[in-house]
Amino acid sequence: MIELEDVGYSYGGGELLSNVSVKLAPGSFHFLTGPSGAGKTTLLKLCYGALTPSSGRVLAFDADMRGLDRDQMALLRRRIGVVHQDCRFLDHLPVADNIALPLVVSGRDMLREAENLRELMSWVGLSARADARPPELSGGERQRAALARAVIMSPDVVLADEPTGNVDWDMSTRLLHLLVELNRMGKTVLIATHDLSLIRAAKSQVQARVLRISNRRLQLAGADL
Ligand SMILES: Nc1ncnc2c1ncn2[C@@H]1O[C@H](COP(=O)(O)OP(=O)(O)OP(=O)(O)O)[C@@H](O)[C@H]1O
Repeated sequence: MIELEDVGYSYGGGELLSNVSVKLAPGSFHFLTGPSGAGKTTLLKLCYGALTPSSGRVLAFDADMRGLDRDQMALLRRRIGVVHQDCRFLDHLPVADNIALPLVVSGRDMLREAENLRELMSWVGLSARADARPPELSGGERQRAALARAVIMSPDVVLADEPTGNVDWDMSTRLLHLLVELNRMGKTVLIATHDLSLIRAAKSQVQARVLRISNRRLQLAGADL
C-alpha cells in the first residue's frame, strides 16, 4: 500500500530521518511511536506526500510519489485519509459541513452522499452535534469529527497523528476502537502516538506492529512496551 524505501529527510536544522524503510501492507495495523520531536508527524507527511524525501523514495499503491503529476497526486490522496494532530476545521462551518468537505471539494453529489454522511456521523457518535461549530466541541468530539472527515471518502489507508492527544482515557479507548473497527473493515491503519498505554490497550483488540523512531532511524519495537 505505502512503502518507504531507504528514506532520508533533512531540513535546515539537519537530518531528521535516516535510512527509513517500512512497508504498510494492505489491511495492516501499525503504531508509530518515539519521543516528541523524533519525526513522527514528518514520517506521516512523507507517507501521504505532503513532504518529499531528501533521499530514497515513497511508493503509494505501487507508484513512486515523486513521479506523479498534480491530478494523479490528488487521486492518490483521496485513497489516504489523514487525521491531523491539530484537526484543522473551518470554524465558521457546522461540524457536518466540515466532515463533508472532502466530498464537496471532489465534486460529489451531496444529495446522494447525505445518507453516507448521516451514517458516518452516527458511527462516531456525533449525530446530535451536526449543527455545532468546531469551537463548541469537546476535545473528544473534535477528534471523532476529524476521524469522520478522514474516512468520508472511503480511503484504503488511514493515517492518524496523535488522535488521542488531549482526551481522557475513556475517549482514547473509544477512538482506538473506531480505528480498530476501520482496520476490521479492511483499511490499513497507522497511528502515531507517544501514548504507550494506548498501544498496550490495543494488543487485545488487534495484531499491530509497533514502529519506533529513535536517533533518526525507524525500528520495530519489541514486546517490552
Ligand atoms: N521543514 C522543517 N523545517 C523546520 N523544522 C522542521 C522541519 N521538518 C521538521 N522539523 C522539526 O523536526 C522536528 C520533528 O518534528 P515532528 O513534528 O515530525 O516530530 P514528532 O515526533 O511528530 O513530535 P511530537 O510528538 O511533538 O508531535 C521538530 O523539531 C520540527 O520542528
